[in-house]
Formats: sequence, structure tokens, C-alpha cells
Amino acid sequence: MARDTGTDDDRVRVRPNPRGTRPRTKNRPDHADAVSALVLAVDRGRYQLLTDDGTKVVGMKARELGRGARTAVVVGDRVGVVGDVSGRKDSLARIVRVEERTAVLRRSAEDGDAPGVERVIVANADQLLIVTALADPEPRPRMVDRCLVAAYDAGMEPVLCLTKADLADPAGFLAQYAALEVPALVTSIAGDEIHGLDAVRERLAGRVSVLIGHSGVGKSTLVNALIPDAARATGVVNVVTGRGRHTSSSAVALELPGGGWAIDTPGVRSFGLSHVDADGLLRAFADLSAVAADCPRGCTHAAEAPDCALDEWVASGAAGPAGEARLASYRRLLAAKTEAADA
Ligand SMILES: Nc1nc2c(ncn2[C@@H]2O[C@H](COP(=O)(O)OP(=O)(O)OP(=O)(O)O)[C@@H](O)[C@H]2O)c(=O)[nH]1
Ligand SMILES: [Zn+2]
Repeated sequence: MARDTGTDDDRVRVRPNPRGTRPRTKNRPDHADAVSALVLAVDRGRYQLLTDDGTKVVGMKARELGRGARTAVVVGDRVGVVGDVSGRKDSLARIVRVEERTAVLRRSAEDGDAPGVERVIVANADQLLIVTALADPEPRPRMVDRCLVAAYDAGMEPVLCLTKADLADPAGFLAQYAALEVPALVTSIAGDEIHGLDAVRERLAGRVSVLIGHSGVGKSTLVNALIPDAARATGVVNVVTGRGRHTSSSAVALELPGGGWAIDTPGVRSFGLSHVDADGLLRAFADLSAVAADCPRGCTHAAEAPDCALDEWVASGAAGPAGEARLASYRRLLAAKTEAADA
């Protein structure tokens, strides 16, 4: 939750008092001197931050924010920072507040890995780019469905990004998503060139986008083409912990040359979706949502649900010619929610 600083007039900002005559209280609730920053990366309790004046700062979470998943600070969060915000080597700032989030991309842990525990992966992103190769490796539609559910649940717009169109025709794959009206980008490699890259650039420009995809689908190829110094940018992150390589499985926000952010999610390959409920998913489909208002109480809207108003909607023809396919697609996603995360 955002904490009210009492004013947004920055002339009122309280300067740190070098003589220390300001009363030292353990709890300075206002943190009127906090600088606002964006979280670019998280690694073992150290946060790479970009302050609004463009300084890269390493920070840690102030104890007052609490511990545990509930109070996690994640990539994409807007935070308030106090202390040493110079960004100088070995300086460490303190994150004292997290602003209210817009979109929240979550995953639930699967069996064996603290089942049921829900984690926030990224905050405040506009869209989820689901990167899938059309061949080599074969596309995994169930996995794509699960990513779609996660995006809808997060309040992010999903976008299909289909790579390797030089190896297979995208038409068949795209047909499976037509009824969901998911925007799609298609890329291919010819020689040194990536066809379709301009459309990807345009789609990402000025927005905050999360990129997700299995190993080998060509996500790194895209990221490197979009952000020529991506390797160096992620290298900066490693300064956080002093390790040579960014081995963390967490997300990293990379600034796009044309404005906007691409958030790469190296270790995120699947989503546990047990935190998503049928109504949460339904909210992403305004047309279905309106109809489902007439469902019996507690309707699961699944294919076997008795008296589901969505069936009547399709049967009556009110849904139009595409209605049946749209309902079937929604129900496919609903079912994907309960399948194994790595399906
Ligand atoms: N034919 C073809 N090959 C591609 C295309 N895009 C990427 N590749 C190749 O696919 C392989 C995997 O690409 P990467 O970009 O490393 O894939 P990744 O998804 O980042 O995989 P990890 O690095 O393992 O996470 C590389 O050999 C790329 O050259 C494409 O559009 N067409
Ligand atoms: Zn229903």
C-alpha cells in the first residue's frame, strides 16, 4: 500500500540534517524525504533500483516493510527509497514503501515446492508477451493457455509472439487463439535479419512488457535484437551481489531504446495457477462476464455446469456465429487452470 506523504509538493521535501539534530525516531511514518524509484531487478535481498532522476541505486528492504511473500518487493514495483541514493559503489539505500500496484503477475507454487504459496513475479506491467517457437521446439498450446490465464488474472494484456516462422506456418497455431482475440506477432530469421522485429518494437514501445518463454524459443535472440546492450544491462545487475553471472531466476527490467521496458523472466517457465478463480478469469472477458451475471449462484461456468447462462447465450444465437468457439476457448482456459503447470 502506498503511504501518504502528506503532500506531493516536492518543495516540502525534508532534507537529511547533517548535524543530526532532527529527532531520531525509530518510526518515521512519512518518509517525506523518500525518493521514488523503479525496481529493475532483485537478487538475494538486494534490489537494483532506478530513481526518477535516472540514478541506478542498490537498495535493501527496510525492516519496517516486513518479511515474507506477502510483503515482497518485485520487479516493476514503484518504491520510495531513503538513505544513500547516490548510487556510488558500495552504497546501500533503503526501500521504505511500495506504491500501490496496478497489474500483478502471480504464480502459485506447485506440489513439492511449498504448494499453494502464491508469489508475485512482476508488478505494474501492461502486457505479457508469450514467446513460443512455431517449431524446434514444438509449440506447447497448454502452456500458452496457462500463460494466457496468468495474464488475464494479472490484469495484463496477453500478446502471442511466435518465432521461427521460417520453420513452420503460423496459421494453424493462430487459429486456436482466434476466438480469444489475442494479438499476435510473428517473427522469423532470414540470414542475419529478424523479420517482424519492427512490429514487435512497435508493440513494446512506451509500454511495460513481460517476456516469457521456454528455453530455446528465441527469447534471448529477440531481447538482444531489441536491446543491443541487454547483456551489459543485465551485467550491471550482477554488481548487486558481486557475482560474475546473473544466475538468479528472477525477472530483470531492461529499458527499450525507443522508450518502455522489457522485463525478461529467465527462470520463469510455468505458472501454478491455483490462485486464479473462475470469476477472476471471467472478468477478462467483458462479453461473457455480462452474460454470466444470470448464472446460478456459484456457477463454475465449466462445460458440465448445470444451467450455465453461457450455454444459453450460445444456443440462443445471441453470441453470434463466433460465440460457440469463444465459449469453448474460455472453457479451455478455465480447464488449463487446473492442469499440471508444466503441461
Ligand atoms: N530458424 C530460426 N531460428 C531461430 C529464430 N529465433 C531464434 N532462433 C534460434 O533458436 C535458438 C534458440 O534461441 P535463443 O534466443 O537462444 O532462445 P531462448 O529462448 O533465449 O533460449 P534460452 O537462451 O535457452 O533461454 C538459437 O539457435 C537461435 O539462433 C527464428 O526465428 N528462426
Ligand atoms: Zn455459468
